[in-house]
Amino acid sequence: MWRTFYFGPGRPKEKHITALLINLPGYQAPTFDGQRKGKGVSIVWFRNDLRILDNEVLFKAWASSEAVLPVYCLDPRLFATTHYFGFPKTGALRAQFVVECLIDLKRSLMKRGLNLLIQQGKPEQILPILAKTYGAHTVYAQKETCSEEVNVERLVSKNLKKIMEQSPEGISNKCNPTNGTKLELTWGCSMYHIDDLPFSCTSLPDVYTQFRKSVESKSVIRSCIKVPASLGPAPSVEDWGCIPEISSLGLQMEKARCRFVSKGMAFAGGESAALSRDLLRTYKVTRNGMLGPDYSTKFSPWLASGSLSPRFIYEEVKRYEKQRESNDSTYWVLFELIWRDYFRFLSIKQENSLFHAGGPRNVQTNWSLDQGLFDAWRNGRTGYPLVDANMRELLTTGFMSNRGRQIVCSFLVRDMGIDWRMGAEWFETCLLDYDPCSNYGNWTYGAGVGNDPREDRYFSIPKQAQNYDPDGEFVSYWLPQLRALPKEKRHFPGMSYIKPVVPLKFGNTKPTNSRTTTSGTRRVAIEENKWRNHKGNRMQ
Ligand SMILES: Cc1cc2nc3c(=O)[nH]c(=O)nc-3n(C[C@H](O)[C@H](O)[C@H](O)COP(=O)(O)OP(=O)(O)OC[C@H]3O[C@@H](n4cnc5c(N)ncnc54)[C@H](O)[C@@H]3O)c2cc1C
Repeated sequence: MWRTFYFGPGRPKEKHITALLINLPGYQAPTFDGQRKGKGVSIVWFRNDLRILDNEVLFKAWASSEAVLPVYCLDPRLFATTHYFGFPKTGALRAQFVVECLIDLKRSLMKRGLNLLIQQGKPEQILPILAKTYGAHTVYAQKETCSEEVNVERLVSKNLKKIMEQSPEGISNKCNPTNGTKLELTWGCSMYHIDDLPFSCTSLPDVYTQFRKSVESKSVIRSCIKVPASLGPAPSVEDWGCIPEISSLGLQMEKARCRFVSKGMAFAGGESAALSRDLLRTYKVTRNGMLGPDYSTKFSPWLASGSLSPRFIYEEVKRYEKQRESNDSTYWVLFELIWRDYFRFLSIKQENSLFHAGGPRNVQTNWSLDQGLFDAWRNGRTGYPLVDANMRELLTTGFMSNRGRQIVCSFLVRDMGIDWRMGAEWFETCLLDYDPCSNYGNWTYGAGVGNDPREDRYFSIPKQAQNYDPDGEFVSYWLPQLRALPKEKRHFPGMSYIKPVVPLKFGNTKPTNSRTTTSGTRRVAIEENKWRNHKGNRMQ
């Protein structure tokens, strides 16, 4: 059943479609009759939903009040250090991306008669004061699922109550005499709504395919909310605050500027930039690529910051299929978004075990914490061009392909034997698209401590090189010193490159059958065998 829900004047077929919507278990169709009925002031606390277009939090705040105060808190905890290994929690590239999201959001809000109040500090300290000052009846925000974020929600809620108790004449006189200001959290980060799942999160299937088949057959994706064109008036605010330069957050501006590279993808933060990609047609064919802007959608940084919503992508995919064609690629985008949903819902089931060394299955492993090896990995100096090129791309752009992520994760964990949490925390620092659920979920899978015990995730470097970069184009793009070498030598350059820091575990490597390979992959196989023998002798 295909559902559409229109807001705004005209609202074609609304009655008919609403009738379909209200039959769905658990789904409350949003109501909008063109008039705003709410009273007083409400606050929108923007978190990872930095967009306007289909922002349900913003819509609810608007509908429930006469004036909306949009707020973003630059929480110092986001610029502190990671939990176990003390890396910067937000690297310069992601900080710059978020700053751009905020600039775009502020501009768009102003176009709709509002503005964005920027505050430096912890939400649990800022929001209660704002609620009191402006007499807000409700603070609206998007619900998060991991402990750090959920803890902030708890503190905000607690302090909103506390400030009311301390000054009963404050907020209560103005708009909400009985309860003070409440925090209302709205689910909004996934494609499938949590209330529409055919199971509770605590009994989520342990195998992705079971989850996918179940939601595809039993759940329906809700249509997007349409936020009205005019959202004003804004409450009168003396100082809306400034969006800072990242240098004032203790981060290096020069680093952030380096991310614009010709063959990598130039990521600009914000909803406006997010809405300009159309890659559905060839997606499935190209998704496993590693070089250039178009081999996959590159939606992830915008999805992680909430500049783009998965439900919006879903509607666009369906629109594209209706207007042009439906093919494997269009389905595959949705298939990947279901992975994203899966990791989001798993984070609820797995709670903090997601971040523990043993992972959700509590697997006991003697991980190494060798700093020298780890530094070689993170700086792209392992001696394996495929690993090094991917890690250099991450350092330069804040992005790495899915294939690259799997390869470097497997190398760190299986070939180097290093604690997977070091890798995950380094990704947390560097990735533009960092999201705790997808990042730690994928790392636990890669490290073999995730929920699916059937997964064996050893990625053999020679095999991956053969299959995904047979002519060494990717490695020589990021490691220019390899360009002078013949194509077949670029993955196994021998003495003309850095000495490998560890031997590979060759267990899973079978040179590809020559009848099924291209000449490029055959060349890599031969070169790899030569290199293997040579390296084997050298390392004994
Ligand atoms: C070790 C490791 C760490 C990762 N960390 C993150 C992370 O912090 N944030 C993040 O968004 N993705 C993460 N991923 C998943 C995946 O690599 C990226 O989402 C993807 O490469 C982003 O590129 P894209 O937008 O072009 O993806 P596409 O291939 O075009 O896919 C479309 C969208 O589907 C979602 N998606 C695709 N694959 C996955 C996946 N395996 N898990 C979850 N969602 C997926 C993403 O939102 C992506 O934007 C990680 C993967 C690995 C192996």
